[in-house]
Amino acid sequence: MRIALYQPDIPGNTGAILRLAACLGLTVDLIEPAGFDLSDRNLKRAGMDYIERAALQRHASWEVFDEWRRSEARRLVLFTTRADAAYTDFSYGENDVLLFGRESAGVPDDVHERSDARLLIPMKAGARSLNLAMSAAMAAGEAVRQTGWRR
Ligand SMILES: C[S@@+](CC[C@H](N)C(=O)[O-])C[C@H]1O[C@@H](n2cnc3c(N)ncnc32)[C@H](O)[C@@H]1O
Repeated sequence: MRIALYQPDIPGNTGAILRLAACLGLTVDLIEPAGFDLSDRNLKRAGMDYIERAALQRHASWEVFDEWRRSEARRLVLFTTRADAAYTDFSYGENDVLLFGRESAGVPDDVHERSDARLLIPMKAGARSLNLAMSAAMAAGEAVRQTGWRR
C-alpha cells in the first residue's frame, strides 16, 4: 500500500503525510514538480524526525510515475471530490497506490481518467474539500483497517 501525491503545493501537508506514512508503514510516491524543495523548513517542521524514517520515492513527472506503477501492476486509486463512490465502500488491496491531488487544483482530467478507481470522502452539502493531509489520513486509515495494520 502506497500514498502518491500529485505535484503538491504546500510543504507542511507533505511533511504531515510523510509522518503519517512512517507511522503506518506506507511508502510515499512524490510526483514532481512539487511547489517546494524537500529541504523546506515547513516540511521538516511538520514531518519532524519521521521524515528520515519515511520511505519516499520521487518521480520526475506524472508520465514517469504512471509507467512505473503500470510496470508493477499496481492499481491506482484516486481520491477526488469529483467521484460518487464512497471510500468506505471500496475493497482495498496490498498493491494499491492511493493518489491525492494538489491543494490548489486536484488532478487534471487525464489523470482522473487513467485512474483505476475514483473515490469520495463524503462531506456535508456545500463543503468544497478536505485538507490534503486530512484526506490522506482518512483514506489510509480505512485502507489499512481493511488490509491489516503493520506493526
Ligand atoms: C484541497 S483538495 C483539492 C481541492 C481542489 N481545489 C480540487 O478542486 O480538487 C486536495 C486533495 O485532497 C483530496 N481530497 C480532499 N477532499 C476530498 C474528499 N472529500 N474526497 C476525496 N478526496 C478529497 C483530493 O485528492 C484532492 O485533490
